[in-house]
Amino acid sequence: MHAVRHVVCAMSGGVDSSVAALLLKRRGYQLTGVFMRNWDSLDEQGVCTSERDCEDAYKVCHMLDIPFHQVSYVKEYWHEVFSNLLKEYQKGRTPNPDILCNKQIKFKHFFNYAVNSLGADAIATGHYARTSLEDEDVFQQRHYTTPQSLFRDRFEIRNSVRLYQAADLFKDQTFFLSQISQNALRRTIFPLAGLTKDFVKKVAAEAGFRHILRKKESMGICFIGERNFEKFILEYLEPHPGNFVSIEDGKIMGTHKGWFTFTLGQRARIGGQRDAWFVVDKDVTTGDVFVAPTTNHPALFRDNLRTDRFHWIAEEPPAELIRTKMMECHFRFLHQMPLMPCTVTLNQDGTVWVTLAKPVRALTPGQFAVFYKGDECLGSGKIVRLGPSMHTLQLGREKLGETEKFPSETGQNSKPAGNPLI
Ligand SMILES: Nc1ncnc2c1ncn2[C@@H]1O[C@H](COP(=O)(O)OP(=O)(O)OP(=O)(O)O)[C@@H](O)[C@H]1O
Repeated sequence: MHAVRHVVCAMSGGVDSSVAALLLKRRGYQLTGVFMRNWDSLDEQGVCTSERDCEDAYKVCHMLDIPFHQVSYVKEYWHEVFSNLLKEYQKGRTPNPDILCNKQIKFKHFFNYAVNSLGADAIATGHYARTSLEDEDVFQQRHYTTPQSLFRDRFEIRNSVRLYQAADLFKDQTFFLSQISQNALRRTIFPLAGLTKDFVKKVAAEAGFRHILRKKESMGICFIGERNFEKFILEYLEPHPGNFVSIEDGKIMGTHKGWFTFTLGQRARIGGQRDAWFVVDKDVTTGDVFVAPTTNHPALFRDNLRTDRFHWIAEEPPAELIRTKMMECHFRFLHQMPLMPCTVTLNQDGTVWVTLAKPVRALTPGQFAVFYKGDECLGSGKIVRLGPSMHTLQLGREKLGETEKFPSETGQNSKPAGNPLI
């Protein structure tokens, strides 16, 4: 058994990590605050927001009377997150830098720095998530009004640590944590696990953190912030003009500056077209971006996908999946998308096939398929291939002259044996 004494808290200068630090301090931990700088360019208003955030984090550490450090991962962020993002866009995918940033920066470089250089027993962040190391009953808001110790002081680390959704399901961030390593999770505390955002704001106000309560919630790409996406991405990738092509009749509808400025499902503004068109597919070899005339066009709906090697957080992979090769669980590929029942089939190389209970709009290669069982987040894998769209299936059926409906249209889940993508 190892008593956790020294906790290093990742402090962004925002409400959540400030309150996380405050709660740890009240609980009597030896605490250190660390601000990370990961991106050093100015935003569109010519402001370096990280300067102000760093000052805010420093002020909170000063108020809490704890040591403050700042550390730069600008190089690591560039090589391990941003270049990967550019490569993915070039391949026609839409990456998720927030998931990658947690995996590579916060829960790898920051974690190693905290443990190896600052001698931390554990790290803490202001994420809304919970682990199996915290007793559920102590993570309830009513306990936070009393000063007694709320975290288990000892980490009895025998079994794998599991990642669970936060009590505040609206704020739950397990989706973004679905790629972090077991090694880091074993030594991570999420002090906000049982709290609602409103309650966190109340605690911040009572503690006198007025300077941070005035700030806007962080939005946009992790550490880069809100940008005009097309303008931003064209600073890094050469324009690659191509055509918008109608998925219905192959007609050229207009031109664009590069397929990487679009993601599936997005409304495409096509010069000269008064009606709305939506991106349904891209061909990076020709530069064609395929568009459909309605937001709920069948070309946007699919119920099968394949991921790359899946990252399982606690069990590598779950015993049930090894035993039966198939598992029922829940799926999401966008933060806050309602969870959808799915069937997962494991391949020998660690990749998985996913069959969804219903076709979903705009499944997107490059995004992560995240699985849940109850309130446990099992892990995630990057979507690398999509099954046929409902449009393709309908066309195929018309060609074959078939009359019966596909299982996904009758409301039954289609679970073909073997590869559901073929
Ligand atoms: N620049 C940073 N330096 C140190 N830690 C950071 C930084 N940015 C984010 N973090 C850590 O990651 C957590 C989640 O960050 P994210 O931006 O997703 O959420 P947030 O709700 O805006 O958090 P906060 O209110 O603390 O800014 C933060 O609570 C903090 O612990």
